[in-house]
Amino acid sequence: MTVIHIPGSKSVTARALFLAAAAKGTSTLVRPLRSDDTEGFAEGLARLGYDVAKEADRWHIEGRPAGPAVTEADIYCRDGATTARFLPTLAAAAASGTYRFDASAQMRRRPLAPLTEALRTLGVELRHEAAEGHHPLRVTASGIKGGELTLDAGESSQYLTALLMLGPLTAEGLRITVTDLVSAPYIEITLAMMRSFGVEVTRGGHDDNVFTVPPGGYRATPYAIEPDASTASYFFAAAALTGQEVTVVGLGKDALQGDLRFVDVLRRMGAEVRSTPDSTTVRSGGTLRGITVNMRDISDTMPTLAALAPFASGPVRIEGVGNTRVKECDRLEACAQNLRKMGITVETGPDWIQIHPGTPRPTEIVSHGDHRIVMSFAVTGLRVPGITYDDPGCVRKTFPQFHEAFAEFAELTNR
Ligand SMILES: O=C(O)C1=C[C@@H](OP(=O)(O)O)[C@@H](O)[C@H](O)C1
Ligand SMILES: C=C(OP(=O)(O)O)C(=O)O
Repeated sequence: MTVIHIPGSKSVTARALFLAAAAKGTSTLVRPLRSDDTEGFAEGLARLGYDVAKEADRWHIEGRPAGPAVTEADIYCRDGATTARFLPTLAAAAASGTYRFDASAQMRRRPLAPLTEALRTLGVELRHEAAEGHHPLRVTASGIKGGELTLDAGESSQYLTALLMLGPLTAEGLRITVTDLVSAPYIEITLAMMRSFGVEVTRGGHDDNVFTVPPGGYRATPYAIEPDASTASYFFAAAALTGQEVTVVGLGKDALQGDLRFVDVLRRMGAEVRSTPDSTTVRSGGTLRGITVNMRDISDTMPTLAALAPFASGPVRIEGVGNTRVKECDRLEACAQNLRKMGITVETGPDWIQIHPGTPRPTEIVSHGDHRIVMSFAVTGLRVPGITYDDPGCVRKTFPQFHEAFAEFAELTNR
């Protein structure tokens, strides 16, 4: 049995940074993720004049309920969509100021329009400097009164998370009616974390799709960041593929992240899964069944399953994952391209991929600068020696030490 310690959750760290920055008092984040996305978020906060003091496994953030300490700033959001969507929203709540946001070429391609349209509806002066609905943008803030919004979050739940977290920073609060929602479990993370920082959102409507966010701001709190469940998927998949037993500590029945449900997919394929409140164990004899599975709620783990799929005894069909086409790359096509390069038969549709059993041959993975493409095919690499990557370093987005950690893990499980 191998016990694995996974670095902190990107999603939880990003939210904790936002909430701590907006709260009254000083918050300490325990074991935040240290990666390009979260360092970029913290750097953006510092540029807005927030005080972020970093120790090895603790970040202390002095909250500023009145908003940024500066009235002008230029912020580079790197590749991180949480940074690129959450930080302009935080800045928009300032009493006054003009803030310019830009991002990498990859992030500039990713959409933002439903969020920026919602901010405009709330009275924020927001200009897209190049393409409408994309970075770079200029936000001129003058305080937000609040009120009613209708939001389509069918492309990204991050639009809704940003607006929910904005709610308590408005004068009168927000009432958001959501017409469509992808990646729904991320909203549960947002609501639970807002609660930890002192804000209770009420949810109603025929489909639980109306969110009422009270005004009044956040309260600082010490906050322990749980390990990243999307990152854990590579280790769980590795156990399922190689017939090992792997336990991830710090992620169990009490975890906030929906991506932990990836183990249910492995269970359906034949792996054995055990959970305690604080750990999850996957064990497998190494044989896996084909399945049809809808991954709309947990699509960051779609590439993990795609990389595992050729080894199943029947086809693996993954549905409900159209929004993976607007992530770091078009993940449906990137998975199909790399699997085909390995000699595997793959079909794709607008929001699905079907992968047939086969014997992958080694190839150079075309990563498209996407951390998850590299980390996923590292799982395939456990059974296919000779796989290489055109851009192995892109794992820095969420797990800079991935290659060392995965190699060490592979060595341990080989003993
Ligand atoms: O809110 C978050 O922290 C995230 C939400 C998801 O995005 P979408 O809602 O765009 O699918 C997920 O893919 C991303 O990695 C992190
Ligand atoms: C989609 C991802 O990231 P983000 O949207 O936060 O950039 C991811 O980490 O897989």
